[in-house]
Amino acid sequence: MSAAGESSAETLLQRGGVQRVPNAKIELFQLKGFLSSGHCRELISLIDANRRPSTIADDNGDAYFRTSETCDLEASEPAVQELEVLLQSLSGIDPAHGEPCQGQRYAPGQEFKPHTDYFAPDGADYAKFCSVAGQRTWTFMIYLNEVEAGGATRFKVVGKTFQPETGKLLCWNNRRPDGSVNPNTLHHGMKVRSGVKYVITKWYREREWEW
Ligand SMILES: O=C(O)CCC(=O)C(=O)O
Ligand SMILES: [Fe+2]
Repeated sequence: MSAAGESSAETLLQRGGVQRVPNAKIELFQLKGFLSSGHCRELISLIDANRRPSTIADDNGDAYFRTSETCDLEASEPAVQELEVLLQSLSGIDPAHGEPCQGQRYAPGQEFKPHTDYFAPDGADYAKFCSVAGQRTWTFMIYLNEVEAGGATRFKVVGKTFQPETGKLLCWNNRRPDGSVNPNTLHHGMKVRSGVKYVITKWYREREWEW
């Protein structure tokens, strides 16, 4: 058994269809068809109904760093509850360690420039974001639709680019085996060129999240 905020390669690979990127620098996986297209459509309507400009944790002075919109998904929505159950059964992570699910929406020209999901341990806002629930452990991300052009997610350090595909899940460990943060997880939500891109992001913490 792993610790409550933890998944592992062993747990994830128990699920048929899970593929690991063959690179020792990162624990990064994909699973096609994780969500049905109907479930994706329901989540897209929730995102469309309640979106706001996206923000970033440590302001880096670039107003165009993350130009998408974000939706904080209500945990009481049936489509969100169903998603939580599916995530737990795949990852083995106790949902109490999860931040609330978010939706992200990118219109043409919008992107999230190269970044890591963990909080920089030497960043100005580290204590503010991590003092209660601790560092981010795992990221789970699901594409909700196909994008006409652009909108791929690029992991530059490990030379891997993923195309949006309805219901496809990516997940990765934000830390190395020794527990330190892993800069090889650097990733770029690339500009949408045509169409609209919708994704779900789910981040887990070392300790329980205070809802
Ligand atoms: O939209 C993407 O492809 C990446 C999203 C992302 O990295 C994030 O929301 O942290
Ligand atoms: Fe990210």
